[in-house]
Amino acid sequence: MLGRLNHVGVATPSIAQSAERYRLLFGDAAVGEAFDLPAQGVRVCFVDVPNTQVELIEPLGADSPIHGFLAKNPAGGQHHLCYEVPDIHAAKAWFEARGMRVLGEPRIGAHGTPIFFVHPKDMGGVLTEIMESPRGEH
Ligand SMILES: CC[C@@H](C(=O)O)C(=O)SCCNC(=O)CCNC(=O)[C@H](O)C(C)(C)COP(=O)(O)OP(=O)(O)OC[C@H]1O[C@@H](n2cnc3c(N)ncnc32)[C@H](O)[C@@H]1OP(=O)(O)O
Ligand SMILES: [Co+2]
Repeated sequence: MLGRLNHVGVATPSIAQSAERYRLLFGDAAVGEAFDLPAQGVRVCFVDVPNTQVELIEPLGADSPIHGFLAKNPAGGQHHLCYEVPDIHAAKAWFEARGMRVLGEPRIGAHGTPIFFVHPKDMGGVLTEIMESPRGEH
């Protein structure tokens, strides 16, 4: 059912500082432009690597879903893994049928396709994002 690893989410208190770190550490890092996603409560910046992406996320205000994570981890850190699936509604039904807590209804994510999250306590401590493939495949 699971397809490719689409991205690794990394929470940070400052995308500007994290982006600069990636540029300094990896001289040829393809660091994109940051943009706001108010519907998700985060500011986002993608770093492209050959087989996946690092998704830097910074909270947009105290209501952000990553506010609590950064309160516990003020310097930031690895926040979630995102896998692609061919059909978001079939994937949601799959997890729910197995007793996993799906966090809300599918909504449009940073790649323009529907996403949902599965609670980390049901996934061995890993917050898991499920994303409908932008290529209509997995
Ligand atoms: C850029 C847009 C989009 C994309 O297209 O890619 C994104 O990626 S948006 C990313 C941000 N959005 C989300 O994370 C939405 C889903 N998240 C949530 O609903 C909540 O963050 C949460 C997972 C339910 C956690 O809620 P919160 O209130 O912050 O924390 P708690 O303290 O209640 O946490 C309970 C429990 O879970 C542990 N936890 C929390 N976050 C994580 C995490 N990222 N990874 C692993 N574990 C996590 C937390 O430590 C608590 O455990 P205990 O202390 O043992 O109770
Ligand atoms: Co993500």
